Amino acid sequence: MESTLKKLKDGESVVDPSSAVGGGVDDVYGEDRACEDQLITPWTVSVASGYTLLRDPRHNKGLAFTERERDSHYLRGLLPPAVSTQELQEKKLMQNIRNYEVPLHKYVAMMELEERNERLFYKLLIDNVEELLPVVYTPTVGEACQKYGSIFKRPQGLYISLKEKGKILEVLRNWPERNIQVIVVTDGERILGLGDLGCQGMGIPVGKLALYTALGGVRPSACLPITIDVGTNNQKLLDDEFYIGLKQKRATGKEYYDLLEEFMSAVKQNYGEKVLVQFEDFANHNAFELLAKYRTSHLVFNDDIQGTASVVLAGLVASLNLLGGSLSDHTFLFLGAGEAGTGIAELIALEISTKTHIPVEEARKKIWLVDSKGLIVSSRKESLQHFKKPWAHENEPLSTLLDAVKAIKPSVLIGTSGVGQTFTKDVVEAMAAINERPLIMALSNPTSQAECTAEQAYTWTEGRVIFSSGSPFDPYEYNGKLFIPGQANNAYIFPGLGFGLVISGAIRVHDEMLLAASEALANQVTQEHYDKGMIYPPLTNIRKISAHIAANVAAKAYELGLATRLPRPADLVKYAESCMYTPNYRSYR
Ligand SMILES: O=C([O-])CC(=O)C(=O)O
Ligand SMILES: [Mg+2]
Repeated sequence: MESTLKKLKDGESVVDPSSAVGGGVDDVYGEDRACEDQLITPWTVSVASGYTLLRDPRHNKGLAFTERERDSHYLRGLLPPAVSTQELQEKKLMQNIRNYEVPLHKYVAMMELEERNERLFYKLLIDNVEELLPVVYTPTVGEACQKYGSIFKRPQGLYISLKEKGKILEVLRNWPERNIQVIVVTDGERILGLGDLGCQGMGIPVGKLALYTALGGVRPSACLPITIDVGTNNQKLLDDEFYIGLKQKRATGKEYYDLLEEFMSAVKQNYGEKVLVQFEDFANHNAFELLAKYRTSHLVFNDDIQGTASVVLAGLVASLNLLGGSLSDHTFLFLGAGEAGTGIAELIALEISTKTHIPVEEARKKIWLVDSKGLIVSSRKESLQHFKKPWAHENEPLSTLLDAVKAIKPSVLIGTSGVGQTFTKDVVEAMAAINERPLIMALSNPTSQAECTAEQAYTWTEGRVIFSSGSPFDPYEYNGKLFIPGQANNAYIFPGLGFGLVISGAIRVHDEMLLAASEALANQVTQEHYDKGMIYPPLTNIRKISAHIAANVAAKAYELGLATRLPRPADLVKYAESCMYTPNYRSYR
């Protein structure tokens, strides 16, 4: 239990042992046990009725309020006479959404629904996941972030800018929900493969958390999207009169790290040890450092490094059912040596090392990376950023991806560079010449940044490729056969991973939990899927998949002694399922 914190004159907080009156994680707002000089937020709870009830997205049911509810909650006359079911509302809304031709219009319609009727929003998303994921998530969310300034109506989530320096704890206390379980935070510097979108990156934490609820079952009220605004280096945004963020170049160095330190401390102080912080779409130069800095003291993971690694590893493990052999029989080549590239590479090496008992340094030798300067080789070691150094193996320098494919002869080619159309016809044909069944993953998002399209991959390999991409592609028919591309997107992993951490009360994320998540996902691919050439299960069953991932992650947390929810439930899959949020309307007294 933490002792009560006392404010000093200079605004700094220190633990004051003399006022140790309890409080701690269960009384983070300190209303009950605060010492007198501690600041509190005077939240009140009241029963919504009438007009206020209709305007409250968490409780509004629109036409689905029953006659009895309309009487007892002062709704008579405020609604037209028809009484609808949630199913009928869902049918109507899906019709409306399908009528929009422009994806961004569908996105806006979905966001408006979330603001109006939260349960209906989640019901729609859960029941139509394959159709609506590309709307609220990749690729449309990318366009939404680019145009956030003009589609912005009401703020979602919390904005913490340099202006809030020294006051972050107070800002967190302005958020109306107290029991937060998951925070997704970005600083907007590397939004998908679209680059620096500054404060407009908020679409990403909002979208990721919608998936935490719809795909993972975390209650919406326990989710908090946060954007940290330290400026932007995107000149177009700085010149845009409608830009919603700070109009200044990005703060860096000490100023940046001090703000993040204040943020991370305030989060732990306000929500306790068990709040999960997911770092999302930070630029490479900060992502690795923030993860290294906070992984030993906070419950954090970086989705782009670790979530992406876990989903790709699952696909690779599943693909062995189609290709035969083991992971260590393969040679891997990456285009892109940033967060995703090196994160995936490291997890593959860890898995090979775990399975074969060879040292991880040895396992790394099966894995090669190409960055913007060519193949990463030992002669370049001096000038490489630290996260690339482990991948500098002995070979002559090669400047193009095509030369690297011809020299390294990989069986698996993975694109994580954020640059579209870089798996050219020559590259893909070279993969097809080396391998009977080449495995190609074009992971960069959104669709415009994909290294190649599904159609290109299937036609250039004459249908022999096992193909996955980060953003969705439709099934493609080639020579009379239907090919179903997999979506190797971290969306398969983070909702279940996060849920597993939450339900076990985990206090740290360990790499073995990522392996556990991968394993659970790979186990969900059935023979029926393999027969169709798939290495990921369909997203339609994602809640069941998430429950299995959560259970495996939680089991690992208990095994490692990192779980605090005791005693350990006997059947973790059943337990995970029983904890999941469901969006069906509740009846009101
Ligand atoms: O958001 C997505 O679709 C996957 C992801 O983390 C990224 O591309 O940064
Ligand atoms: Mg990301």
